[in-house]
Amino acid sequence: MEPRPAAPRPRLCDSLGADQTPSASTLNAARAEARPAGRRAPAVAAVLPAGGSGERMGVPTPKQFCPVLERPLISYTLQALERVCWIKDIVVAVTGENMEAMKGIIQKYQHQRISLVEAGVTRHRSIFNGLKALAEDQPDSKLSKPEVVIIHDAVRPFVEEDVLLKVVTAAKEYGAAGAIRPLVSTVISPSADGCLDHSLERARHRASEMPQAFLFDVIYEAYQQCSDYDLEFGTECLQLALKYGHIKAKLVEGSPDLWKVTYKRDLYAAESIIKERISQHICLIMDTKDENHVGHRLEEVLKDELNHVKVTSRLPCHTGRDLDQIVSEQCYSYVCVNVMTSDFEEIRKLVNMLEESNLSILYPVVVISVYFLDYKSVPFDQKMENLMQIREYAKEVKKRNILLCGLLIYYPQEQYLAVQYLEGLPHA
Ligand SMILES: Nc1ccn([C@@H]2O[C@H](COP(=O)(O)OP(=O)(O)OP(=O)(O)O)[C@@H](O)[C@H]2O)c(=O)n1
Ligand SMILES: O=C(CO)[C@H](O)[C@H](O)COP(=O)(O)O
Repeated sequence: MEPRPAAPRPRLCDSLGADQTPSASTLNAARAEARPAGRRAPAVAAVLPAGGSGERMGVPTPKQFCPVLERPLISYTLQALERVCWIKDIVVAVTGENMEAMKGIIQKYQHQRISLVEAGVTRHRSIFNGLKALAEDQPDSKLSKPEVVIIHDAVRPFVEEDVLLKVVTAAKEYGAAGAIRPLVSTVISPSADGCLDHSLERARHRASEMPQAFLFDVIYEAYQQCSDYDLEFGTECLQLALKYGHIKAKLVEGSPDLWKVTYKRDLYAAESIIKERISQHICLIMDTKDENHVGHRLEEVLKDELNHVKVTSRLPCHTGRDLDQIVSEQCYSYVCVNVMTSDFEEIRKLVNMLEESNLSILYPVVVISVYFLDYKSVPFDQKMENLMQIREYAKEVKKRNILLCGLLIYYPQEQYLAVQYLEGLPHA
């Protein structure tokens, strides 16, 4: 499958008046910039309703807790939000009976900046509870009232920073903003006798998705004023801002991945999107700079064969300075080419580094250690010893979700040189 093209980054040319480009894509960066007094990035928090029962999914576990690649769905959504460092607090509304399970998830996956509140019997009531926790009038609260609040369903795990920034920036300017998508099917209105009353012109309507963002006071006041009917049957926060705050929300085009996990098949779709995402980057760690070495052929082959995958080359841990960056970019596949040495100290260092980064808490990390050994220079016994050591070590690190595999290429260097030589000849 083709990699998804990154959407152009939005510019923060907003009511602040400043023309800042948050290309580092964080409002924090924007905050740090010197700007005239009064121009500042808004304090942002998020409310995640996660108190539904997922009836349409048709399984006993509420869909937000259903495992996707062995990890609860909600944990992916939390990760997507907490990666955005300018979101200060994330308030999650969960039912009393799932409160302990939720705390367990936060602890296990080391989620940060999360506060839990009790969910309500409808989505609107859950959101309202989340907003109340953020309002200033809460005694003993560690939370502070944000200027802008993002509302995002816990069951929409693929929300990107770009769209969050777009809705927040637009909310700052317009008071409310929400992501939309083109309609897939035409919306019709049936009459009481089950016949068609009228249909809507598809091209003139849009599907309302999440995330949405609001000036906190606008949406909080709307929730305070709205009727029990709204709280019971309403499904649209933007509508509350319109009805009670007279705010016409700005509509922002969202990506196709913003859809809401609703049916069982959506769990399978979510799983394949996650698999696709985590397998799109391979980091190759090469311990030789000799471009003629057979190890470098491996790099060429990987780049040719896996042309949809980003292949990055790095130096080993002891010399490389930028491996940290690769780890922080969330790369889950490593191929280490060992030419200079037959021991696996470098692998230990890499594995330690991966463990410290906590990457493997979220997804399995794959490390393939390839040893190119010239059969003349390394005795057979030593070769076997190496393999056994890797096997033992692989068993140990598997418990920490790191899948280590050793590949030994025992080759006669002269023959390889001969092959290279032949290949160098025209028409060989
Ligand atoms: N009382 C409720 C109902 C829903 N939600 C949350 O609102 C989001 C979107 O709602 P929806 O997809 O309708 O979830 P469910 O109500 O769980 O699903 P269903 O309608 O199939 O029962 C979900 O994250 C859901 O957990 C909530 O916080 N509190
Ligand atoms: O669609 C939406 C946008 O307005 C909301 O995300 C919400 O999911 C609607 O909830 P429900 O499925 O319970 O109607």
